[in-house]
Amino acid sequence: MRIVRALREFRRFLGSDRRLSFALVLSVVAALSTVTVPVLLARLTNIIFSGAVSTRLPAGDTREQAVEQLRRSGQGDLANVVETTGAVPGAGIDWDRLWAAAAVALIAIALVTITRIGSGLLVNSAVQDAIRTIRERVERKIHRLPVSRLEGGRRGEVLNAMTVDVDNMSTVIGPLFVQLPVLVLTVVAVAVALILLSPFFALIAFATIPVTAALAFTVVRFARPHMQAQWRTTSSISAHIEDVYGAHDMIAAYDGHPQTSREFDELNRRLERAARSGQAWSGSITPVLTFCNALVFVIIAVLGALKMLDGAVTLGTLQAVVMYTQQLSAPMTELSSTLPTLQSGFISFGRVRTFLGADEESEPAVDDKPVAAHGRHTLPPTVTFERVHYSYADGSPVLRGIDLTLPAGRTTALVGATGSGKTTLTGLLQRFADPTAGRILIDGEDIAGMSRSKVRSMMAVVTQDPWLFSGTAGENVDYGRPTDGRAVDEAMVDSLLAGLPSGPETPVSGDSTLLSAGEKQLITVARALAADPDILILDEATSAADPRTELIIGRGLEALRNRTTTLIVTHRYSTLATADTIAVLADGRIIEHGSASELLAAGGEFARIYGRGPT
Ligand SMILES: Nc1ncnc2c1ncn2[C@@H]1O[C@H](COP(=O)(O)OP(=O)(O)OP(=O)(O)O)[C@@H](O)[C@H]1O
Repeated sequence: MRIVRALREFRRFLGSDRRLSFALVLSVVAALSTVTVPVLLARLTNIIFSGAVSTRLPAGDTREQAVEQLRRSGQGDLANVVETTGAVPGAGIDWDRLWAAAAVALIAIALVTITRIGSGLLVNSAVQDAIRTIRERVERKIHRLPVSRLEGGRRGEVLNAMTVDVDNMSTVIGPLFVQLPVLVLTVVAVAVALILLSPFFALIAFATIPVTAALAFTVVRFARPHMQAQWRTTSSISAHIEDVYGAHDMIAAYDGHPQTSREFDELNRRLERAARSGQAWSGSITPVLTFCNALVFVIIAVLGALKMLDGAVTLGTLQAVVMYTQQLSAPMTELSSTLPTLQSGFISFGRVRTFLGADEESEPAVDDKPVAAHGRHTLPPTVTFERVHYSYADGSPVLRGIDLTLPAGRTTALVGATGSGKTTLTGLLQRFADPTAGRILIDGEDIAGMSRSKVRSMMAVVTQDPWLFSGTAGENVDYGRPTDGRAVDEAMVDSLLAGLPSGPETPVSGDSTLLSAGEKQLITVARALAADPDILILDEATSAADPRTELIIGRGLEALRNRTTTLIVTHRYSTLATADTIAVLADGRIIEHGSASELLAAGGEFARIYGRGPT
C-alpha cells in the first residue's frame, strides 16, 4: 500500500505527460509481441523438424503405418517423435508453410524492435523535460525561501537538491512508469502462455517467483537505511566543501586544514560505509537470481528432452518452453536489479519534495509585479520605526520596541554593541523579514503593505561582506544603475573607481580573490552610489577601508547628501562623526539619540564608549 501511495505521489508530483502514456502503450505492444515470438519460432522449428523426420520415412506410407513400422523395429522414441510432430512420410519440408511462418515471426520481431525504440525515445524526451521542470521548480523555490534558509552550510543542501537529487530521481521516471508496468505485464503474459503450453513446465518455471519476491523484499528492507544515509552524507559533503571553499583563507590562517580534513575524512568514510553496505545488498540480487534461473533452466532442459523422447512434447514446444522460462526470469531479474535504483530515486524524490515543500517567505519578492522605474522622489523619504519588535525563529527577542526616525535626506548612524541587533534592523527595513510587532513606515506608508520588490527598489545596500560577480569593476557598478534614465553623478563614481589598480577596468573574480577587502568595498559603495537610491544602507561598509579610501568613500556619500536618506551602521568614530544624528542601540531599544557632540555631552552610553577620544 505504501508503494502504491508513493507511486501516486510521484505521478502527481510529475504531472501528466502524454508521452509517458504513449510510451507505455508502445511498450505493452512490445511486451505482447515478445510473448508471441517463442510460439511463432516453435511453429518454425516444428515445420523444419517434422519435414526432416518425414524424409527418413518411406513415401507412400500413412503416418500410422510408419509409426507402427518404427515401433516394430525397436525405435519407440523416434515413433513417439513422428507421432507428435505430425510428419507425413516422404513429404519433406513444407517450404510454403515455412516461409509464411518465418515471415510472421520476423514481423513480430520487427514490431518488438520498433515499438521498443519508439518507447525509449518518448521516455527519454519526457524524462529530460521532467528534469528541466523540476530544476525550474527548485530554482523558483530558492527565490521564495526566507533569507535565513540559505545561510551558511544550508547552501550545500540547496545545491544538492538542485543537482544530485534531481538527477537521481529522474533516473526512476522511465523504469517506474513504463518499464515496471511492462515487466509486470510481461511476467503475467508469459505465465499465461506457459500454462497454456504446458502446465507441468509452467509449475517448474514459477518456482523462482517466490524466491525472487522474498529476495527483493529483503534487499529493499535492508538497503533502505544505507541508501538514506548515503544521500544524507552526500549532502553533508557538499555543504562541507562549500563551507571550506568559502573560508579557505581563514582556514589556512588558523591552520585549520587538519581539522577540516579530519571532518571531511569522517564524512567520506561514512559515505563509503553507507554506499558499500547499500551496494552489498543491492549487488547480491542479480547473481542469486541468475543462479536460481540457471537451475530451473537445467531442470527444464533435462525433463524436456526426456518428455520429448516420450512423445509428450514436440521439439518446438520444448524450445518455446525454454524461451518462455528465460522470458520469465529476465524481467524478474530486471525487476529486482531495478529495485535499488528505484529505491534510491525515491529517497532523492523525498528530499526534493521536502525541499520544495519547505515554508516560503510570505509574499516573496519574486512574485511581485515588476516595479515600474519610479524615478527619483522629489524629496528623499522619511523612514520611521514605530515600536518595532523582532525575534528570530528560536524565540529570543532581539529588538524590543525600536522607535527611531531617519529624517529625509539626512544621515543617521546606528551604533551598538556586537550582536545588539543593528544588522537585524537593516534587514527589517529591506523586508527580509517582517517585525513581530510594530511598523516601519516610508513616508508614512507601512512597508508591510508594500511589495518586497518595491521596498528594495528604493534602496541600495552595502554590507561588510561585499557581493561581486566576475567581470570588471565597471560592470559591477553598472549592475546597480537606475533603469529610468536619470542622470547619475558619474564624476563621483569615477573618483571612487580611480582608487582601484586599473580603475573601472580592474578585473573582478567571482570569489573576489583578486582584490583587497578595501577595494571590494570601494566597488560596492560605488555601485550603491551609482544606483542613486532613495534610501542608502551602509552596514560596516567601510570597515576594511584605510583612512584614505574612507575619505574617498566619504566624499562620494557627501555627493548624495540631501538626495538620499542614509542609515550607517558602524563602530568607527570617524564614520559616525560624519552623520547628522546618531542612535545608540542597546537591549533591543534606542537608548540615546542626538548629534555626536550632544551625546558626548550627555555622558551616557555613547560617551562611555567614545568619550575617551576617537577610536
Ligand atoms: N538568522 C539568525 N537566527 C537567529 N539569531 C540570529 C540570526 N541572525 C542574527 N541573530 C542573533 O540576533 C542578534 C543580533 O544580531 P545582528 O547581526 O543584528 O547584530 P549586530 O548588532 O548587527 O552585530 P554586529 O555589530 O556584530 O554586526 C545576535 O544575538 C545574533 O546572534
